[in-house]
Amino acid sequence: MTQTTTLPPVLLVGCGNMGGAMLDGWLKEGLAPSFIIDRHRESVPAPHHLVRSPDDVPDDFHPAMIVLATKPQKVDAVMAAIAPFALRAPVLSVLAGRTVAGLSDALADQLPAGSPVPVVIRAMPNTPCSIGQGMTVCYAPPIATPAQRMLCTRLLRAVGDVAWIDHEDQMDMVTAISGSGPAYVFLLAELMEQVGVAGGLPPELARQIARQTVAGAGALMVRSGTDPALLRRNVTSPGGTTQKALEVLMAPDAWPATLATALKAAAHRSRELSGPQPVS
Ligand SMILES: NC(=O)C1=CN([C@@H]2O[C@H](COP(=O)(O)OP(=O)(O)OC[C@H]3O[C@@H](n4cnc5c(N)ncnc54)[C@H](OP(=O)(O)O)[C@@H]3O)[C@@H](O)[C@H]2O)C=CC1
Ligand SMILES: O=C(O)[C@@H]1CCC=N1
Repeated sequence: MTQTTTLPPVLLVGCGNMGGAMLDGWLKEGLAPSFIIDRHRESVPAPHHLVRSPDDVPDDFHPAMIVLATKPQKVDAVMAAIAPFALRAPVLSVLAGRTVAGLSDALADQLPAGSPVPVVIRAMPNTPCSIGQGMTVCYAPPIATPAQRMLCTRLLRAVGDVAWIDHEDQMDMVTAISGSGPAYVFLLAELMEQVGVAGGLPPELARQIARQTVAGAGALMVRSGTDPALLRRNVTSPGGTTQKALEVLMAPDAWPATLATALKAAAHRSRELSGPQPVS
């Protein structure tokens, strides 16, 4: 069966958790023949090409977009090989922390003097992109053209919702909320399951009710379009069970404080990652 091609070719640099999630979504939408660089991924479906190193990408490949999806600490090692491609196509970086100026300068350092300045656009996606339910926030510097911004939107809209910010420094809090956020939700499911088992429920039942509750609540919020505060109140019978739990969770020093501290720690780490880091 041939699939209609709706998305332009990309050079995907790093195909782990996040690069792989985006690739999964793009493959479902019909990605034009692309090159994927990753030393662990076992295969990609034809007509796409998997190579182990940036040095293995043929010189005559002309991607519409170069997507950087290595760990922030490992991107500097690929700059020399990627830089020539950055003269042909904009670079879309999903790296936490690394700034547009820092990445653009690192690419420019690898190019002959007098070369045009590589265009780098930043995006913060999340792993639900793999099922078309992602949330990606983008930032483009003034040198990016409307066509380049539209191309980013087109690629990322294929795997979920897309929003743009005008101030790059907002990307740190975005990262703390939507980039890392799926992990907090999965943790909630994990903890509810653990507490259920500790409270005497059969493990299979604890697992089922924790997971379906998280999934069902998220789907209800999206499909109803109702404010989450109202959905919460709809569950909370006065004097009932939910109220007792929420009195614990919503105490000022409980979830409100803990979440604020956690998100600030994530945003702080995003700022720390903005410069070259030792590999860890
Ligand atoms: N995971 C997430 O939910 C999100 C991640 N991000 C960002 O996405 C980026 C990737 O994160 P994630 O997908 O979790 O990381 P992973 O480590 O899972 O994926 C990166 C992949 O790229 C490979 N790679 C790196 N350098 C090279 C190279 N020179 N040649 C071949 N393969 C290479 C890595 O191999 P190896 O491990 O051997 O280096 C690895 O397989 C990060 O910058 C992160 O900040 C953004 C939003 C959400
Ligand atoms: O944990 C991280 O650093 C990356 C960025 C957002 C989600 N994962």
